[in-house]
Amino acid sequence: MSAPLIVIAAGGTGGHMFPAQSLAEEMLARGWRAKLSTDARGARYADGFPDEVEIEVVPSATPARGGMVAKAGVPFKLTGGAMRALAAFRRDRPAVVAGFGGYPAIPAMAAAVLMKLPRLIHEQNGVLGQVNTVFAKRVDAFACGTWPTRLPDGVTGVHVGNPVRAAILRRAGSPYIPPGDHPMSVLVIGGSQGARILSATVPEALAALPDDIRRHLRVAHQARPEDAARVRAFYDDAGIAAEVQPFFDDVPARIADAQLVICRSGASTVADLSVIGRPAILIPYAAAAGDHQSANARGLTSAGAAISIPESKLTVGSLAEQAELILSHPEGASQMARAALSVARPDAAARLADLAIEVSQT
Ligand SMILES: CC(=O)N[C@H]1[C@@H](OP(=O)(O)OP(=O)(O)OC[C@H]2O[C@@H](n3ccc(=O)[nH]c3=O)[C@H](O)[C@@H]2O)O[C@H](CO)[C@@H](O)[C@@H]1O
Repeated sequence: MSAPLIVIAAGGTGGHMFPAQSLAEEMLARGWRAKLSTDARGARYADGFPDEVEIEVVPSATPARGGMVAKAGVPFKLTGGAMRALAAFRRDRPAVVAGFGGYPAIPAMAAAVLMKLPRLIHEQNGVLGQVNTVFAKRVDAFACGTWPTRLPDGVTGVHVGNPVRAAILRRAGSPYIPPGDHPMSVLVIGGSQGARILSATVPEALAALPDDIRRHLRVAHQARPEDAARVRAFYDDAGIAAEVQPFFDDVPARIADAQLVICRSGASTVADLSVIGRPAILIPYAAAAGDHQSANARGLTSAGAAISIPESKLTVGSLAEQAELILSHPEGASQMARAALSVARPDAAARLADLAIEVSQT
């Protein structure tokens, strides 16, 4: 008899795909087979998945994208996707289906509901996304990455945490070197896509720091491709040692090396910071659905692990002030690093896998 199969339905950005990848890795380690159900856009993010994970590309569509004609086609595409997923499920007979949100998760989740297959959802953020809201009452279990999460009436969530990549786990709780009279690494990341607002404010804020901090800075700054040259030129002119790239593949090592991280508060970014344990200044993405990045940030800020600056209050001055506070107070910075660890869930993938297996047996 072949090993049981989990189908993981996810798509969109790295924010949905990294936790999905982490669950796939955990299920494979437990002797299961794993399949990723996503659309063509999600498949582009699937490179990091282990080779053993089969990728099923189903048609999907996001209403937020495209013009009127493209939007009118959304229900047809999703129905077509669900038909494909149904055919695949009849053939593969998955033991459980796990949805991670995003429109590309719809076809597989709809097919799982129609076929009454055991199923669960993992919501990464402190506020539910649209797709997870639709399926929240139609699943056997609802796992939350962020706690607390605002849930619809009648839905009980289980706090498992956000699964992080193996490269993050390898650095879990690695010793923090507090800021001081030595080279100090500041990591600037804007989530999987980069963030223009960080490129517009962080370089100037770091340049405004007192000279005894500034001359020790070693900056790694993720900038969107169109901003990279300007950001690089600014750091050069300001005499600050900086590496500027559209995406850092080695972010786990860079978080571990950092004295301070300045970033968005996407769910996986927050989980990465807490598992490794580093102080952060968070700038939640104000346009995120339901302001979920502010909800994500609260886990770290209420523990005293991070300072959060809303976009509406973000200025070069406010950012420089907070960065100076952290970089000139080694004891306070170490305390923030410890506080981050106190809210970490390094066992999130294991808890989620336990839940998936439990659901498969119902
Ligand atoms: C703009 C937007 O809608 N963002 C959403 C998206 O974020 P986004 O896709 O940015 O996701 P996250 O912040 O959750 O994850 C980004 C991941 O990329 C990694 N990283 C980042 C930069 C880099 O150079 N290299 C690198 O490896 C981070 O360490 C992190 O692990 O999905 C998340 C999960 O649903 C949501 O919480 C975010 O609100």
